[in-house]
Amino acid sequence: MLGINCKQPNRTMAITAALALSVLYILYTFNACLLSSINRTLKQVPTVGGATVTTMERPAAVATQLPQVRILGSIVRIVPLTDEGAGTGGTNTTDGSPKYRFLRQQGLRPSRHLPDALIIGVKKSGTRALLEFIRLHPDVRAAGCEVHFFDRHYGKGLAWYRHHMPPTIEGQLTMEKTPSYFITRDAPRRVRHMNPATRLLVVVRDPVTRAISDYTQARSKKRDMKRFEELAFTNGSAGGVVDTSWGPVRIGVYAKYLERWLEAFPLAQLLFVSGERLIADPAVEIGRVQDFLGLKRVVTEKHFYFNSTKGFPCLLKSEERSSPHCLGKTKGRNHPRIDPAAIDRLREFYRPFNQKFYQLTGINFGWP
Ligand SMILES: Nc1ncnc2c1ncn2[C@@H]1O[C@H](COP(=O)(O)OS(=O)(=O)O)[C@@H](OP(=O)(O)O)[C@H]1O
Repeated sequence: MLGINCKQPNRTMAITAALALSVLYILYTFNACLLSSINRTLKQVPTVGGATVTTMERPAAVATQLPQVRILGSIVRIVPLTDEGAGTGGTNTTDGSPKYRFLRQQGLRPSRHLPDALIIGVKKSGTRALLEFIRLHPDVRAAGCEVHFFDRHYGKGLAWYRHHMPPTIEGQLTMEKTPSYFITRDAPRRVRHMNPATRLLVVVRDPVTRAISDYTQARSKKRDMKRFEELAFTNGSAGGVVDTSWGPVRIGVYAKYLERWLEAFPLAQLLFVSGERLIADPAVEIGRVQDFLGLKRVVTEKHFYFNSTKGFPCLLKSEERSSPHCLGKTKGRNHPRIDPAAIDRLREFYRPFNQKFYQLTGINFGWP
């Protein structure tokens, strides 16, 4: 009995420690974006007078007010990671990625820069896949999360935007993707104002499939959502008029949005990536992207494999993980069944806009 009683607390402690470590590991691995935004929020701690101070400026009295959480019975104080370069374009000592560690070992001090290239859209066309694929390149560093600077946070200024970029060394490109830029009225002018030489990548996919994908995502967040057909047509069925006031339909009129971008940028500064080919043959599309960005063709077919369970190309390894992995569960969802008459009607609706888009881009995407 004594032996059992003595061992019991040890075992409980071991289980507790293992659980705590697992929780921390899961938080770190799967919520890098979440953690970095918590971290950024913590860097702006309000003072008593309502003004804000940065991490570097935070007085000790404020530091003791850091939020605390209880994890498995222990009080843990959430301490923001330090960032020497916050808002100044300086270096980031928190970036522990192998690329960055290697640079530090070489005595190099990377700094943050505004993006050289942007993936501006289109939503649900494969923008995440494109970003994850191109950032396999050692000369590309990208913001992991969508920053939404040119649509939601423009008022925060370019220094704020730069702070959200990863540190780079000379010769490395900085990239960001926020798919809503493509449809944001002021985005072309704003991007041009930041840098008229910014290179723009646009992933496009058959607008009907895109609309269904957009709807599938919205429905995953709102279970009682109406049927696709009810939302896509004014009278709720394929016999009616296409409802262009509904976002998932409106976004597919690519030509309308592209015309605005072409008022601000020459066509040669935009690269159009086929969302369909990005799935069918990612290496070919990534080859075009590397050429467009002036990069050596480093990312090739050797980086991909087709995962038949997921039905999509996946990565053999990446900057974060050395084992084969696919994009997350929110990419490559099963779409609901849509009335074929509704699909035909939408195809008919998009046809003239698609033709216009082919004319503007000089590319026939072959959408049905
Ligand atoms: N390799 C790979 N793995 C998984 N999914 C892939 C891949 N390549 C392209 N796609 C397609 O990307 C669609 C999601 O597009 P986005 O990443 O642009 O979506 S988002 O706008 O950022 O929400 C997503 O749409 P759904 O199939 O509707 O989920 C996929 O069809």
